[in-house]
Amino acid sequence: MISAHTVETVRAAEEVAKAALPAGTLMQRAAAALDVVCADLLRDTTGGVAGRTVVVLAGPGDNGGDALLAAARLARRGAAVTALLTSGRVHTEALAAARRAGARSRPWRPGDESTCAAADLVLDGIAGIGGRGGLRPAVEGLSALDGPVVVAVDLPSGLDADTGAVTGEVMAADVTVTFGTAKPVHLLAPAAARCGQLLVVDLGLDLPAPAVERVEPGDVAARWRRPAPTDDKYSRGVVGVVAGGPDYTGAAVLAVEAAVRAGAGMVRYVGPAHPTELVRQRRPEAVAGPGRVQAWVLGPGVSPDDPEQQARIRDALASGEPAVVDAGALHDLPDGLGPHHVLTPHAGELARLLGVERSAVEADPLTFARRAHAETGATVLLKGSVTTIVGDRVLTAASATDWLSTAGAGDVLAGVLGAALAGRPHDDPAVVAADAAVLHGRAAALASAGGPLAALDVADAVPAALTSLPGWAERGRVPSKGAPTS
Ligand SMILES: NC(=O)C1=CN([C@@H]2O[C@H](COP(=O)(O)OP(=O)(O)OC[C@H]3O[C@@H](n4cnc5c(N)ncnc54)[C@H](OP(=O)(O)O)[C@@H]3O)[C@@H](O)[C@H]2O)[C@@H](O)CC1
Ligand SMILES: [K+]
Repeated sequence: MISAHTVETVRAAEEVAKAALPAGTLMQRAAAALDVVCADLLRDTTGGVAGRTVVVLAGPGDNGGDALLAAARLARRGAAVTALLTSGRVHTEALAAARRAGARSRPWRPGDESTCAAADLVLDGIAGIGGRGGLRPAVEGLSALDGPVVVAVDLPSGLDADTGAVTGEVMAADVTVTFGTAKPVHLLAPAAARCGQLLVVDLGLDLPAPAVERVEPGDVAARWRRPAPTDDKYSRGVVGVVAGGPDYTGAAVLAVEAAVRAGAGMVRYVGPAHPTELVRQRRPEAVAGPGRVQAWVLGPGVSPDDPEQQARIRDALASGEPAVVDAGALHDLPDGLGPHHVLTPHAGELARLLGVERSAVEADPLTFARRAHAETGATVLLKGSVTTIVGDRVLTAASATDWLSTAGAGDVLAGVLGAALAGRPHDDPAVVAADAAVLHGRAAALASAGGPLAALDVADAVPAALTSLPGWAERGRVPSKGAPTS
């Protein structure tokens, strides 16, 4: 997991750490990490460091101070460093250190965007966790910078560390080096896309529980339910699927296929005759008709005007079993939902649910996922470029391939999540949901291999996606009982 903490939390932890350390230690640790990252990037992109041109943008606060201390280190490596001061104020000691090491400096001038564009690398220290509300007008042109490698100090300037919302022009980065812990901005859509690759530098801060966490593939490998020798098909989890209808059959097949592929002990399809027949043809392993289940997948391909399927959804939601509440099941939510009910809307569906504009949800997904969680009591998994999950915790799953925005992809996620909920009744549903989203994204990457994909291929790629997770093979290995004797 990558943990993110709010600015308030980080500042409190920083105070404690500073009191126990010689003055300037944290800033020097930050600068040392920046120096190493920049030197590595320069070697990768230009073949060396000495003689390469580096522009350091230094704002008025400690973010600019970090950048200037890194400038000093890069200058000592022989890079040609120019510090451009973007504010009337600057961290004077750090500026003096950069000058002593041979960096040149001057105030930012109109047109300096071209100075930046001509550099091999630009280090963005305009503003960090003290930054608010988009780039200031004088440097707004930096949002369109094209050419050099851009490294953000702590976070891309123009963003607000505590939210994923983008409220103005931003200096997008190729790499963001952040200190102590990630901040919500690094993990949440749409801002996360402006951060590029994220590197977290440990400063030894003593931090409480995070505000937001990103689930990584290795976490999924450690948590995904594997059958034990004592398991049978029932103990592994039976998934009930209420999907499709007389006219919509594909969603039923996709959701069932995905639940089977994700490791359900058994899948039970409940629906009208036509989709039942198609499900049987595709997956003879599935059983048809009502019966006991450990989790439900409700709503893929179900019309709001289909009274029979809607009645089945109502009964399933009242049953007390965990459920994925998707698509057609999201139209008329009953009272009394709980965290074991996982709503899986995309932005348009969440907007309809809350009576707001879709663009508002897309601009700040976490705010609206939180609102839906607060209003319904359910866990909310909001699909998007970053998948945002809100339950007892706030979790994200990094963006999957853009090819995944295809018909039926949501039905597959619903099936994968249904299997996960059925097999992990004692785990936090928010964590289970995030794991399913990560696995779904990985299956999509395998099915796509950089090109178009079909949703059924994503379902079929789930077993390979699981076994390709970092740590999966190691976890499956039976510990040796000792070397054989001869
Ligand atoms: N936490 C830690 O453990 C450690 C933190 N460290 C570092 O300290 C950084 C925080 O430093 P900080 O508190 O001095 O704030 P910082 O981000 O430099 O902003 C300062 C000023 O910028 C301005 N400004 C605001 N918005 C702006 C915008 N959009 N565009 C342009 N300017 C804008 C505004 O001033 P104004 O212009 O309003 O006068 C504001 O007061 C942190 O990000 C990390 O790099 C490390 O040293 C290691 C340990
Ligand atoms: K910055």
